[in-house]
Amino acid sequence: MALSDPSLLLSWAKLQDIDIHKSIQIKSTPQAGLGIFYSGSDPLVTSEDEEPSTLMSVPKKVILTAENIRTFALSYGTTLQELLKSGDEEETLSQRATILRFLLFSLHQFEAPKLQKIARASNCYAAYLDFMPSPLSRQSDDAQKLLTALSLSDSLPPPPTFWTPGQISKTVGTSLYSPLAAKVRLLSSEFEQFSSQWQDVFEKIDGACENDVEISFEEYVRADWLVASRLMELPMGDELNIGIIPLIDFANHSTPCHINAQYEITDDAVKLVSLPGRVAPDDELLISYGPSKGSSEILFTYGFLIDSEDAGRESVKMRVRDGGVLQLVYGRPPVAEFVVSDGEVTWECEFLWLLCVTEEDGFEVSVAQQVEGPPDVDISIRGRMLSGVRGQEAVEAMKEEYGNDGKMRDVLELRRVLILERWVSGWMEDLARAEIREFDEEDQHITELAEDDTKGGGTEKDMVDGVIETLRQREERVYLLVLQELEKSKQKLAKSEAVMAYLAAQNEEPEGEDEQTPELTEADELR
Ligand SMILES: C[S@@+](CC[C@H](N)C(=O)[O-])C[C@H]1O[C@@H](n2cnc3c(N)ncnc32)[C@H](O)[C@@H]1O
Repeated sequence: MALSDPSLLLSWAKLQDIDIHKSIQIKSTPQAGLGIFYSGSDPLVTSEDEEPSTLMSVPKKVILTAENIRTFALSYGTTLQELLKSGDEEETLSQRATILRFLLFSLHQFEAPKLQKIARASNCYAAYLDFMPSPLSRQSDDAQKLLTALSLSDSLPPPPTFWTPGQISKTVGTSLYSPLAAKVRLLSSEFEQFSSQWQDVFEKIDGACENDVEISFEEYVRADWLVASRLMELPMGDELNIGIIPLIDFANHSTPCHINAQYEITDDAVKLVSLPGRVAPDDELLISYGPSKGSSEILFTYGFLIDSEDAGRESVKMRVRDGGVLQLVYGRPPVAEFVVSDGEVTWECEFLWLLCVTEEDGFEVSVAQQVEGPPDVDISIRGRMLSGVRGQEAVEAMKEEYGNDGKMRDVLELRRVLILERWVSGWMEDLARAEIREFDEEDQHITELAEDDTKGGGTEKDMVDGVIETLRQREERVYLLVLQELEKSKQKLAKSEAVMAYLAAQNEEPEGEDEQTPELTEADELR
């Protein structure tokens, strides 16, 4: 398929009642695929005090939400409606799955004229969907080339869900590995169920060919990436909807100091507005995909590495592997978050409160296994029983009880510092391991997903390796700064009167009685 002129998108938009500022253009960027540009001859709004200008306004009826897609499907006859049913009769398809299936249906290259007609000729989104990018078109396989009209920029590596098992295994130790392996697991199990539903729907169509009744895993992964990288949250009343906003979804990301536009959600439209004083002639309009997202999160969802130096900020979110108290109280292991912003290191690990007290301090967690569903968890704090209290609520109760206890406060803080230091050192070691990385046991099946681990050209492979290496170095640096900060806290806390009194009392106790507070042995050495 020949590459189309992106300005056609604007003509399509006008037909859909999308309002566009007269000086807006959609064109290629050097590094990020297509982007939105302001081509006027004057700065859009010169003064910070002036009202922002509306650059695009997309009516809600045009947004690709699950609700709009279902309404649209009504005019299609039964084919699309069948596809939008969950495999399980009792369940309604999730919003994400509805949008994903609509994209699969619209982007699949059907051969039967009847199917081409319903998926393309009567699809009012077809002209817009022709501009959806794909990391697949750069691959040599002709069948895959057919899947797409536009490829991602040559300077962008394919997004992580397209990486080969060998490449995914190189992320072991980084915060990307666990969500990526989980996502690949989810996609492959969803695909197994969905591909047979697709077959059931299309083999009933007169004249359907083999290519029509088969959908490939690559198509599924591509549609998932399009949804993930273009989806926006749309709070509407009490409900949280999600949707792809045609045209506004061509806005690329930048760091807070370089953004010049943002979304605005009104009752009947989603708008792209300029930030006053920030848009000059020929500027690309740049928004933020989330100012607090770290390299790994942006890479996971959008497939590129942010310029964290320019952002003046880096963060790492690591899920804590703990099958014990944390798992029980949180339902799933919580996430430790570390942020380095303008040289200052902070972290968010409040759940450590649940690990820094023991039975000896009056903290107990008991579990009553239910016949069905999650276990009932009871927490007891110094004899006070808290039934069914979970997550942050449990942490708050601990803080209230022990955080106000002058004798224990510093002791517990030191314990938290020591636990965190042990974890962060462990994560640092995982990152530094240079030998060939092994998949975790539960992810072994990923190796079976791709028959050919050599797919993708040499440059593409180098790009992916380069991205993983940069991520590894960034996370190592964050951990190093965290360890330095923890060391300072340790030194300070070891001088605290409460800690010294506690340790002295422990030393007086007969041997064997302090087995539940091993973390303080190290503090002892500090003195
Ligand atoms: C919402 S779309 C933006 C439109 C996209 N450029 C296109 O051609 O369709 C998000 C995708 O754009 C690309 N992108 C956005 N900002 C980028 C940036 N700062 N650097 C590199 N790629 C970027 C990534 O491929 C990302 O997944």
